[in-house]
Amino acid sequence: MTVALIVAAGRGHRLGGPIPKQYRLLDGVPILRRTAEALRRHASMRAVFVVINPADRALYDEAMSGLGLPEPVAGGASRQESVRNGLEAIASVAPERVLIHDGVRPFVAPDVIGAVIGALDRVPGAVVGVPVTDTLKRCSGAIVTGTVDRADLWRAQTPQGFRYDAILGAHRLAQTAHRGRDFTDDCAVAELAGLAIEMVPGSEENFKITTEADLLRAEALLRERARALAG
Ligand SMILES: Nc1ccn([C@@H]2O[C@H](COP(=O)(O)OP(=O)(O)OP(=O)(O)O)[C@@H](O)[C@H]2O)c(=O)n1
Ligand SMILES: C[C@](O)(CO)[C@H](O)COP(=O)(O)O
Repeated sequence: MTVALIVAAGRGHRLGGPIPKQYRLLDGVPILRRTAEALRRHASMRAVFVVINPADRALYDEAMSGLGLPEPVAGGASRQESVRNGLEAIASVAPERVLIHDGVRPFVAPDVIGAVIGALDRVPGAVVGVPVTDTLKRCSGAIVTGTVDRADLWRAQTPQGFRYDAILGAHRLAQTAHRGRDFTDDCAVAELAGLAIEMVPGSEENFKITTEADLLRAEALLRERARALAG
């Protein structure tokens, strides 16, 4: 059994605005609803669980009305803590596989979801990413101090999929043996636990809505898709 765990307990500081970004509307539909629907419509997805900030419960109920999702899980002060809370909360479901996904990546494609699930037949972890195509510079303030070799470098996205028991154990290890360290994605937690992880090619369209520019980009992408459908 494969389930999705969507993390949506953040505050969206880099975007700002009147409400946390996951509840902002994209062409009239909340971003988080779009994300949940993208995962839920995949034939291999048995259930979708969402991790939220309890202070957002009214926003969540309005945004997700009619989807019939399970009770949301209370997130934590970091993405890592929110994921761990979500993993612990679904232990009774005992899924074989879990795809952990950012609530603000609404354009995840079904073929990418399928590729992550398929990879889990081979390895305990799979991360979606895109190769780095720009030259990377390291800076000290505004001064360039070096160039980072971009060979074999990828920009990680989500979903990041795992065999459930393996990633639950990895998060528990990070919480005990590596307490205080903040890992910005679950792949890093899995690496620390020594899990073999496969990189699955993603897409530039599977971007994370982080800033105002991303929100404008998302609106433009929807308009472009609507025009393509209209022919
Ligand atoms: N304590 C947190 C922090 C983040 N997230 C989720 O992790 C995903 C990726 O995080 P990010 O894009 O950084 O979202 P925010 O933390 O809300 O953004 P910011 O850093 O700008 O405040 C988002 O869906 C966010 O809601 C979470 O569930 N719990
Ligand atoms: C998980 C992630 O989206 C992979 O690129 C990224 O690490 C999230 O970082 P954020 O700072 O929590 O947005």
